[in-house]
Amino acid sequence: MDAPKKATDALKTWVAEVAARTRPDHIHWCDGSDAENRRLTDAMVADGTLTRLNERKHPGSFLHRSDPGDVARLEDRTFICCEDEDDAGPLNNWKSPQAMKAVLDPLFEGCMEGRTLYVVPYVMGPPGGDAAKVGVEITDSPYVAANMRIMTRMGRVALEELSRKGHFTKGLHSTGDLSKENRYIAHFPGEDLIMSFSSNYGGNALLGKKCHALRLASVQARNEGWLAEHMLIVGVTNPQGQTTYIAGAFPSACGKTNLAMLVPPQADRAKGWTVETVGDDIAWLRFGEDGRLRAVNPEYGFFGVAPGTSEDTNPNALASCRANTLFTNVALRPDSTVWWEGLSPAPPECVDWLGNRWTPKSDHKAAHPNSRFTAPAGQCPSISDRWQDPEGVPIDAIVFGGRRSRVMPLIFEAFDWKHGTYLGATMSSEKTAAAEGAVGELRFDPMAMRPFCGYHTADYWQHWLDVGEKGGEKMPKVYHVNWFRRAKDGSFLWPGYGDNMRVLEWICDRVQGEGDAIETPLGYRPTREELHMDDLGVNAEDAEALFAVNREDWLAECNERDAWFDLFGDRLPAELRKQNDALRQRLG
Ligand SMILES: Nc1nc2c(ncn2[C@@H]2O[C@H](COP(=O)(O)OP(=O)(O)O)[C@@H](O)[C@H]2O)c(=O)[nH]1
Ligand SMILES: C=C(OP(=O)(O)O)C(=O)O
Ligand SMILES: [Mn+2]
Repeated sequence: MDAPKKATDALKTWVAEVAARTRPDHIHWCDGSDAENRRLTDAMVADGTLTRLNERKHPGSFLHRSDPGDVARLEDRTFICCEDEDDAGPLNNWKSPQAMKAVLDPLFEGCMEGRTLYVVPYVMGPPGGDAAKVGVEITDSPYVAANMRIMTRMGRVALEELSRKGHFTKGLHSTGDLSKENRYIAHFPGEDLIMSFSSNYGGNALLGKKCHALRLASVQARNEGWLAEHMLIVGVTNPQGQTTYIAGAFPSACGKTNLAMLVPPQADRAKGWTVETVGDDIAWLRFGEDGRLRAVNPEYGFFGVAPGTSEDTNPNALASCRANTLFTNVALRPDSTVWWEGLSPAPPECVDWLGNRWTPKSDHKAAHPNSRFTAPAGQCPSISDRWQDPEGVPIDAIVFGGRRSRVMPLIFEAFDWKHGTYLGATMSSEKTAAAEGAVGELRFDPMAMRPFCGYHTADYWQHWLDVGEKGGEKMPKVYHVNWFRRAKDGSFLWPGYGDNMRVLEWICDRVQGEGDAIETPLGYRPTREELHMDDLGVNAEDAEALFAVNREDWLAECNERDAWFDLFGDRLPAELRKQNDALRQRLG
C-alpha cells in the first residue's frame, strides 16, 4: 500500500527503513476510518485473535485473550537508553543506546516476515493546540493498531497534525514471539524513539500512552518547562456554580479512573454538586498566559481496569465500555457478554480469561486481576465539555494518593508547594496487578511516576520545585489522600468510590478560601463534620482511625524516607531533606 499524500518525506523514509529491516509481507497505512476498523476486526475474528461480543448488548465490541504470560507491564524489561547512565537515575533500568540496539536490532531483523506492518500515525493532545504531539507507531499487531485507534486520535487527523508540526516521535513495536526473554520496552530520549518487542500488553505496546506521553514526554517537559504526569483530571462544580479542576496522581490500579468518573451520592447531587471527567490517566500541564497551570488530557480513550468496575462503583466507566470497546482478559458469558469479579454476582458458568470453562466453584478468578477495557473517552456520560479544549483546564488542586493499609490518613493538605513536592516525592503504595511482581508489597512510588519517569528522579523533583518557583502564588494547592486504610479486621475504613466526593468537596471549599481545617504535623486536615462522616455511616471510632497519626509509625516513616532519599545521592534537592527534618520536628 502506498503512503498517503500527507505523509512527510521523513516519515516515508523511516517506514521504508523499518520495512527493509523487518521484511513484512504487506504494509498498511492506517487512516483511522470506520471501514478500516471493520476490516481489521473482521480479520482478527476470523483468525481467533478476537471474539465478537453480543451485538445488542455490546455493539462493535470484542474480547481478546492475551498470551497468558503477557498480562501486565514488565518493569524489569523496561529501559531508559540515554547516553549517560547517571541521567537515567536509580529507579530506571539503563542501557546505552548502542548496547540496547545491539540487542534489539537482531530481534527486529526479519521479525515481520509473514505479517503485515501497520503504520499508525497518532496525535496526543487536542489537535491544533500547542500541547499536541504527533507520534507514529509501527507495529505488526492489528490488535495494537485497533487499540491505538481508541486510545489516540489516529490516522488522517494525525497526518494533518504532522503537516503542521513537522516532528514526530517514533515508536517501533513487534509482537515478536511473546517470550519474556526477548521482551524489551526501550526508550531513547535522545532520538525521540521507542522500541518495544515481544509484548502486546497495553502499557508495553500502545506506545502513545506510557512510553510516549509519560516517559519521553517527561524528558521533553523538563527541557521545556512543563510537566507530563501520571494524573487524572476531574472538574468539580459546587452549588454556587464554581468549577474546581483537580489533577490526581495515583499509581496504576489505585483509583484514578474511578475518581475521574465519580458519581456524587444522591445527597450531594441534591445540593447541586456535579463532577465532570477530563482525563483518567495522564495530564500534560503547562503555564497558560494568565500564569496558571493548565492541563490537557493527551489521550482519546480509557484503558481501564475491569475487575471491581460495577454499576455501584463506577457506572460511568461501565457506560463508557458498553459499545465500541476492546476487552482484554475478562470472562465471557454464554450469551457473549463480558463478566469480571465485582461486576455482578458470579454467573453459574462462563469461560475464563484463559478460555476454559469456569464456575463459581473454580479455584481461580474468571477475569485476570489486570484485565482491561479500551473504550472511547467520548462515550463517558460524565465527560467534560472541555475535555478537548486545546488550552486545557486551569488546575486548582493536585492530589497524591497511594494504597496504604496502615499509617496514612484519609486526607491532608500540604502547607505549600515545596511541602507538596515532598509529599509527592515520598509517596508510597502497595503494589498492584498492573505490573508483574508481588502484589501488596509496599514501595515508594514518587508522584506515581516510578515506572514512568524518563530521567533521574532527583532531577524530576528539582523540576517540580523549579516549576513551583515559576508559578509562585498561582500554583495549585497540594493534597495527599488514602482511600485504602484498613481496620483491624482487614476491612476498608473508608467507603470510597462515590463517597470520595466528600473529600473533593472539602478540597473545593479550601480552594475557594473556605472549609475548616485542623493543623496536624502532616498538614491541614478536615474536621469530621466537614466530611459529613455521620451521614456516611462512618462511626466516631473509624473516623478517628482514618485520621490517626501515630507518632512511632511516623517517626519510622521519616527514617525510611531518609533512607529512600539516600538513594539519590548528591542530586537530591536539599529542600526535600529539609522537609523531612521539619516533619520529624513537628512530630516532636
Ligand atoms: N476500596 C476502594 N477501592 C477503590 C477505590 N477507587 C478505586 N478502587 C479500586 O481500585 C482498583 C483500581 O481502580 P482504578 O480507578 O481502575 O485505578 P487506576 O488504574 O489508577 O485508574 C479497582 O479495583 C477499583 O475498584 C476506592 O475509593 N476505594
Ligand atoms: C495503563 C496502565 O496503568 P493504569 O491505567 O492502571 O495506570 C498500565 O499499567 O499499563
Ligand atoms: Mn485507569
